[in-house]
Amino acid sequence: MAMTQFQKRIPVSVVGGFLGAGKTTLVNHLVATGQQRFGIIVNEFGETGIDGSLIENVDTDGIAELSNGCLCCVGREDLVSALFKLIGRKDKPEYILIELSGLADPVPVAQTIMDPFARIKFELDSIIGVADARNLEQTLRDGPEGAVQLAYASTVVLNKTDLATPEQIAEAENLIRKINPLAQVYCTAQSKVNPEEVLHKRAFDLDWKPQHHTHLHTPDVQTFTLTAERLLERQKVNEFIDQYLISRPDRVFRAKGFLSVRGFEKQVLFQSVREIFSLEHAQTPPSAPSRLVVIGRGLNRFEYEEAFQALQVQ
Ligand SMILES: Nc1nc2c(ncn2[C@@H]2O[C@H](COP(=O)(O)OP(=O)(O)OP(=O)(O)O)[C@@H](O)[C@H]2O)c(=O)[nH]1
Repeated sequence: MAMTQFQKRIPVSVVGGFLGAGKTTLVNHLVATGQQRFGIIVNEFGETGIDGSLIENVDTDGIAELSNGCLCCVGREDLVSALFKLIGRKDKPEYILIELSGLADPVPVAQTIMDPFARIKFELDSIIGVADARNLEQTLRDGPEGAVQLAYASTVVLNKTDLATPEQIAEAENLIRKINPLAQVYCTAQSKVNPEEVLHKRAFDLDWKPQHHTHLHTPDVQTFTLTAERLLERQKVNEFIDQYLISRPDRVFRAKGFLSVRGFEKQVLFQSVREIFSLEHAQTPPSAPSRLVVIGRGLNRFEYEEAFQALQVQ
């Protein structure tokens, strides 16, 4: 009689952390250095497919996007079917990374991976919490998500140390230790942690249950997508970034999108996290409409829509 072949479960790591902390940067880094075939699930808070297109070096078949709300609220069926779809492909992934939205709670997601159905094929390996050394204190003050994202992490990547003072880094480490005394903490810039520190950790046993977990969300965080069909005027874009995005760090937590600016051969990828922003050349031609996702609090959406429309060439 043939011996029963026990199939190895596919390890899954959940990457959480607040808006703009460096989750996509970490996923790209792990894909570039992790030496295995990854399948990626990206959960974005906004409605346009921006986050998925920021994942590099994984062909689109290996990426599943779950949009429109955070995975912790969207429900388990979508996640389970995305997982099974990923392993149904020809080049079956050897490892799966789930990148959560910046407001998502990792616990319901981790529980879904551990439920009896998903457990047939998958194994929760680790919960990675990415934290922004410069903004952690503010993030923890702003709402409950930031703490929950770190509290259950098996490893915390304390990122953006290049943007923080030594005091801010020490304070951030202190805060993390208070929230989660057991986590391994690694300080990084550009989320460059050694893959061995975060993958194949087997950090959760099969009976893991979070204690007293209540699912909390800051009630008033908003997200909207601004779009414009015609090319944008460069000078006006600069003024818009200044006036509506980076000068309101307490209200605009995160913005990202692709802008078609007159005079540029490719679209411009704009990203901001509070008052820090970057502009890069994207791959897409400037004929595509401009799209910008804004996530924040206490914002007048119509004011933003009007201002964005006014950036277009006349
Ligand atoms: N200076 C600096 N910038 C960084 C670092 N890590 C990431 N960034 C930049 O910060 C911005 C946000 O990084 P992402 O990796 O997209 O962050 P995220 O957590 O995936 O963002 P959301 O999915 O919107 O929550 C991007 O413009 C990155 O290039 C870092 O260590 N230092």
